[in-house]
Amino acid sequence: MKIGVPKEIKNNENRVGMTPAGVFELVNQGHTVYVQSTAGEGSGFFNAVYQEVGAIILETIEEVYQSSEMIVKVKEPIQEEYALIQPNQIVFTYFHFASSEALTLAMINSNAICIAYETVEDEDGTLPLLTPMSEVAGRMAIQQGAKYLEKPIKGRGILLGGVPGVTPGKVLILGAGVVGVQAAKMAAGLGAHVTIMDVNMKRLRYVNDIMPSHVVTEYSSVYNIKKHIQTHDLIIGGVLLKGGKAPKLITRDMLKDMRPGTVLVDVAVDQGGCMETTKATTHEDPTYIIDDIVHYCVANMPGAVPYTSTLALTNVTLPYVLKLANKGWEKACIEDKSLAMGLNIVSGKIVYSEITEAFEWGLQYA
Ligand SMILES: NC(=O)C1=CN([C@@H]2O[C@H](COP(=O)(O)OP(=O)(O)OC[C@H]3O[C@@H](n4cnc5c(N)ncnc54)[C@H](O)[C@@H]3O)[C@@H](O)[C@H]2O)C=CC1
Ligand SMILES: CC(=O)C(=O)O
Ligand SMILES: [Mg+2]
Repeated sequence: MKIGVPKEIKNNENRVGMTPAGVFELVNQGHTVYVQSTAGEGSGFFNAVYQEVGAIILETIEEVYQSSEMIVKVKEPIQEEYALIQPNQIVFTYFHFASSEALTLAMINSNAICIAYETVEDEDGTLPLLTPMSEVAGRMAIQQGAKYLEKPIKGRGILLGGVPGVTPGKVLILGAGVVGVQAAKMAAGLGAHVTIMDVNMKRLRYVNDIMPSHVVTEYSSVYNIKKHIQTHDLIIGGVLLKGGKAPKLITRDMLKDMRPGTVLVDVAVDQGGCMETTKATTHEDPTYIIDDIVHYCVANMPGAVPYTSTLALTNVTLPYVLKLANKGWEKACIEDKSLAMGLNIVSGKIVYSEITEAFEWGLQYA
């Protein structure tokens, strides 16, 4: 198969869809890999290294899309890329369709085969291609939150770990999945007091078993959320309804109950966000303030640490890329149920029901 790896063009997205190690495997198995010039530079992989393992370097993004039967990338296509996608081309990447009607319609119209990393799902319900980036984002959420709690950038002026004689800061985490647990681990390591909430009791039991005693679990209810937002300095959104729109757990009205300078980090922004006042931001301009509450809502957090994230991502995507290349998407998806769960839009039809539900379109594209 002819496989294309374009350069990411989303703001400050420095990851790349395939490392030289991945190209090496594909070329060894008889495939042709086109890599756009400088696509890997942000992650430390230069053209020459790709060429050494057999990649063909193409100068422009247009050439990559035109030459390839499958595109392997990182982030959802942005508007400039919509017209580049070819009918029947496999596009294997994060899509997060439920958060963008424009992207969804563009991919329906492209007649491509859109396989979304974030909905590939193992039998136990875990998401193997989302997990490593959620690990990165969960850990980063505390780094970023701690920074924006500083007074010069309009935070409350709290040092999360406190100091001897002064109580530490308080972190509230919504969702005890991958993002939530990684965030809890980092916050606990700094010495902050952590409250973590979920509706899944199995997750709360797990957290309770593995975390130190200054991480407390609480069932996620409106009442409990309203109570805790009044006293917590940093609030992390890490909830997910697979493939669908995130539930709005913090409404605009609740901001007035928080103390000025409270920081919200809505990691769930890529699925629309779990806070009513969330709107996606970029690494270039990551925060905004509403009612004295600092909002950080960057939809590609791992893009800022590409040396870590590209390796973590491609470690898990490569086995699936190999299956798609060796068997074609239909056979690969028939034989691998986890991969089949990644099919979101196929030849103009939505095949993942949560997307249809997100837009109230009825069944016109199903
Ligand atoms: N902004 C960014 O750069 C990144 C964003 N993400 C996003 O972070 C979100 C979380 O991802 P993961 O942790 O991997 O998902 P996950 O599936 O591991 O965890 C989500 C948790 O939310 C819980 N949940 C659902 N409804 C809830 C409610 N009403 N109250 C409290 N908890 C509730 C679920 O029970 C589950 O435990 C996803 O939207 C993901 O796409 C992930 C990586 C990077
Ligand atoms: C999962 C996701 O949105 C990201 O890694 O950017
Ligand atoms: Mg700003």
